[in-house]
Amino acid sequence: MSIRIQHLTKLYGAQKAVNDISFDVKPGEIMGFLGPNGAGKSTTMKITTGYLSATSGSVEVCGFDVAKQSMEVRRSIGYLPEHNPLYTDMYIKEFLRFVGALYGLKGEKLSQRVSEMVEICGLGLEQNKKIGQLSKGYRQRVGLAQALIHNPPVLILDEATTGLDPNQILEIRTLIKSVGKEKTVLFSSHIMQEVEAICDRAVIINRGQVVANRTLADLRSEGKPLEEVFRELTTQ
Ligand SMILES: Nc1ncnc2c1ncn2[C@@H]1O[C@H](COP(=O)(O)OP(=O)(O)OP(=O)(O)O)[C@@H](O)[C@H]1O
Repeated sequence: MSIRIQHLTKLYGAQKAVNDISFDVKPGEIMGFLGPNGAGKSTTMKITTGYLSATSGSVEVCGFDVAKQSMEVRRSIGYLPEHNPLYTDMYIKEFLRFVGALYGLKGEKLSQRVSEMVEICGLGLEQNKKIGQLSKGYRQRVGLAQALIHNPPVLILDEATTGLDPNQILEIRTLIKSVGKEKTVLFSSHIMQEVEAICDRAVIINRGQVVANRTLADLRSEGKPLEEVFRELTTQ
């Protein structure tokens, strides 16, 4: 399995943000991760990337235990957090070189990888700008480029298209779909059409618990729109 989450629980003080969640993401799968505000998606993703520790339960990424093999897990994962933190004073390539170097890339290999990321993420036209001068859509592209720079097999994307205009949403979706052909992707979103357009399967969580884990075809099997299925599962 690319991602295996078993009986994961996270408490913030007395609040149970994640409550005994279990699911797998298979190699090559693009998995939608859905749930209302506050359902526990970001918390689950942060634990999967090693940014937060679990209260109990376990997470494995490419067979590595997040709690015990965090370096291996970090090498296996590219992560675009919900609030994409970027160094706004850096030029795009300068930033990508910086992130690549953190992953141990250097010399010709680093330069080559940075050029590839500029190409793959469609940053060519803007490449001479500082990150602070970029539109939100282009900042997301930089976020994706930094997540991909070390060529990880697994991508974790937390609301990657939030706040973008419809054109930018479509462009970022196309980009995710194209890089997702070679990677395992866990992709959180509030936009049902987006999940339908990109994902093979979806896990839906509500108040920290899994309420569905099915293929998109299965979720729509009764002929209802996905929004309706989502509402039924998350308003109980
Ligand atoms: N650092 C924290 N300290 C205390 N409570 C937190 C913290 N981070 C998240 N929470 C709480 O945990 C619950 C789950 O939050 P989380 O951000 O994981 O949800 P989410 O599904 O990603 O929501 P959204 O869709 O709004 O981003 C929420 O009630 C939130 O307020």
